[in-house]
Amino acid sequence: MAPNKLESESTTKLSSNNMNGVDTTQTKCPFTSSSSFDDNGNHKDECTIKAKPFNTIPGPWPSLPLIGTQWQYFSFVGGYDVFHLHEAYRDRYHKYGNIVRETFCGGQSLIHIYDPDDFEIVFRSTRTNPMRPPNEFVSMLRTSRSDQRRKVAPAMNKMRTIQELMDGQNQICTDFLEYLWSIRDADSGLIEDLHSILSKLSLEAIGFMCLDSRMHSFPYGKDDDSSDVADGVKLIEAANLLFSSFNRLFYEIPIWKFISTEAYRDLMKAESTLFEIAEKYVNREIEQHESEMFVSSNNVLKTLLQSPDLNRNEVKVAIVDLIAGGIFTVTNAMVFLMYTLAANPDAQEKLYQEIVSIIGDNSSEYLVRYADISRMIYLKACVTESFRMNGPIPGVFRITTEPIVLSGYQIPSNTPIFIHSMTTYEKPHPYALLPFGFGSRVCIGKRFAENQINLAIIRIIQEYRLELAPGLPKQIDLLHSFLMIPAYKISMRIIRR
Ligand code: HEM
Repeated sequence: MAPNKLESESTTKLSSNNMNGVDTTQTKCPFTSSSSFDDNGNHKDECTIKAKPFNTIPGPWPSLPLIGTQWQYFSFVGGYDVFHLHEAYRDRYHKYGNIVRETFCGGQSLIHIYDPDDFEIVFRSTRTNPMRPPNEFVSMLRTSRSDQRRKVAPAMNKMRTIQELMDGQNQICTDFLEYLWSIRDADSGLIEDLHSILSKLSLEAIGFMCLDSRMHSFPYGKDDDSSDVADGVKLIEAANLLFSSFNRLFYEIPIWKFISTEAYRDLMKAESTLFEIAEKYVNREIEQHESEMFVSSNNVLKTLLQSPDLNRNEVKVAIVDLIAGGIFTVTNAMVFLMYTLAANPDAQEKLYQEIVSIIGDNSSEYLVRYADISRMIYLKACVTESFRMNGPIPGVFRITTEPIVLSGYQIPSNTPIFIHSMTTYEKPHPYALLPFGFGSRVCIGKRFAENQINLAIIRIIQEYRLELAPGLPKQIDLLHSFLMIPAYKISMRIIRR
């Protein structure tokens, strides 16, 4: 496990790196003394020619007909199952080194890379047309992802949107703090199943940003409509089912193409629930705001509805994708951060002191502003360090768009590459830690997610001291469920300050 560096100075320095303003110093070719890129940033051929052949890249063996090297994910033969892929990836790195080749069904190679110098080469060489391998099961349900991104990203990138939403997001946090207090065990102060509780906060925050609606996933105020409360719960369950079905469909042998497997049925069920609920809220918003829609655009839904590029159905699909993509990434990042702070009381106290020095100790008196967050240097260090120790996404995919050389091996065009930015985070490098990906395919929820995590953690730490439940280890154990999730239910004690 990675050592905890919450107190280290180097972390603070690392966290001040702007990951999108990465140093663009050109990488050296290992075989010639010159840069491996020409003036246009393209990889030079002379370097490619001197590299070792693609088929000599080390990796698991043998590659069997039909199933390639996927036998390694049958736990009874290969020792790993689909929920422990992160262990398989880490073990392969230790066994084979910085570059590993595995073969999927039909002989398709997948290259895993672990060296940040190689990450840089892949990101630079694909920067004009960054593609990720399509998930065939998702492609069936959606139009082109990059096309959808082009239409949706502008609505998400308006920083004004996030600043304008701060009052509402502060109110959600206030309600959540009360909810948290109300569900704790009065004697022990313990709250059970932190993940499930935080997913409600994430859903409320994303629902408010996307739909301008509260999703009622936890009770607040007097007038809670029970059918809406049920919607919030159903949305979370459906998003959970979606990711667990992704994990199975992506890594298991694709018999779903021929017969309807359980994972495939789960995917369909999750999609239809998500779509049905999103449709209800989108329709409600359309009816309520039809008259003012074209004068104000302070939430994502209104901005999308004003886009001439998107029809109503595409707006609903975009909203489903944002909600499903956002709930658990933010939830897991929050769980990992709260866990690490609870396990490191000195760091938690230092963070509390920073919060008090900037916004005081009374959360009911003062609403946190975006400008306050940007002054909290230690908070940024804690969030970055938590991403380094436990990233919510196991890595980033790209498909090569031209021949390149990685770790001394030739890589042809059109090769899927899995960039393990979360496995080799120990090496300080501007490309080593990219929890939100990189370049023009970077996460479109990044700004919202960072703001939400910062705001929620400020409000929670300002109000409560966190302690891990007795018996929990200092380092959290994780499972791979397309995203990285906690391996067990986490209980935590909250103590009002
Ligand atoms: C801590 C929270 C989050 C993390 C760590 C995260 C991480 C990522 C990563 C690594 C990617 C792939 C980027 C690449 O290939 O370079 C991605 C893509 C994406 N994320 Fe996030 N994400 C988070 C939160 C969110 C939220 C809150 C939303 C929506 C509200 C969201 C929506 C998306 C979408 C739609 C894409 C696909 C973009 C495309 O296809 O171009 N994410 N995210």
